[in-house]
Amino acid sequence: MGISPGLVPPTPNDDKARAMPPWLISVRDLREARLAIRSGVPILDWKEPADGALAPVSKETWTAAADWLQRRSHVGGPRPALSAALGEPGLATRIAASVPRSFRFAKAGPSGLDRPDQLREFWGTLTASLPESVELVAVAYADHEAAGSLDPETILALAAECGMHRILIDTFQKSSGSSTALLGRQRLLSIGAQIRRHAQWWALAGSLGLADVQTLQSWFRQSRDTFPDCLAVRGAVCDGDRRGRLCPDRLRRWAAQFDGPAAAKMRKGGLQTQSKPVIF
Ligand SMILES: O=C[C@H](O)COP(=O)(O)O
Repeated sequence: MGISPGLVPPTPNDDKARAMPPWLISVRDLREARLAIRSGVPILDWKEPADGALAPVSKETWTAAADWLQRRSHVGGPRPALSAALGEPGLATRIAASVPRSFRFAKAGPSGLDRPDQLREFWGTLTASLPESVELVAVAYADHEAAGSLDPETILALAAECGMHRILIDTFQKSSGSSTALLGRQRLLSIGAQIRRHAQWWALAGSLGLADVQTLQSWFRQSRDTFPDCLAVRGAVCDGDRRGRLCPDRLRRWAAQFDGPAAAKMRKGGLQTQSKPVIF
C-alpha cells in the first residue's frame, strides 16, 4: 500500500523541499479560494471556520467550488486539489454522499467516538457514502480529551489497520493552544515515525503560527523524513482569528516559507487518485 506519487515526501536531493513541505489553507468561499490560489497553495480545504474545527460549507458552495475547478481546467493555470470538511460524526454521515466527485479528499472529526469499533464503523460508513474518487482522510485531535475521541496514536494505528493512506492531526478546540504546544516534541516525533512506518502521509494543523513552523523545523532537524507532508493553516492567515477573512499580507508572509520545489510539483498537478481503503 503506497502513497500517491504527487504526495510522496520530497526526494533526498531536494533539501529545500525537505525543509518545508507543501501547505493547505482552509477557505469558506470562492473569493477566499482565489486569494489562496494566488499564494500558490496546492490544496484548498473547504470549511466554515466560524462553526467549528471541521465544519462544512454548504452543498451549494461545494458545487460552486467544483464548477470553479472545472472552469480553471479550461483556462489553464494551477489546479488545486479540493478537500471537503464534513463536520463531526452525525452531520458527516448525512452529507458525505453530496461531496462533488471532483473533490480529492474529505475528512470528518471523530468527536464523541471513544471506542475503536465506533471509529472503524464511522470510517466505513463514510467511505461507502463518498464518491469513489474522493479519498477519506483520517482525523485525530491533539486535544482529544476535549473532543471525547481516541488519542492520536490509537487513531493512527487504526487508520493503518483500515488501509487509510492519509492522516490529519488538528485541534478540536481553537482556544487551547497549537497542536505543537499540546503534543510537544517527543510525541510529535514519535507520531511522525509511526506514520512513516505505515507509509502514510500526514498533514499537521491546529492553530499553527509561523513560530510553530520554526519550532517544528528545529524538532524534526534530525529526522526530516518524518516531518509532516503538509502544514494546514487558517487562523494565522486571517484578519483577527480564524473566523475572519483571509489576509493578503499574512498569506504573503506564509507563502514566502512555502515556495519550494515540493509545492511547485504539487501545483503542476502531481496529485494522483488514491484507491479506496481496502478494509471497507
Ligand atoms: O485544516 C486546517 C484548519 O482549518 C486549521 O485551522 P487553524 O489554523 O485555525 O487551527
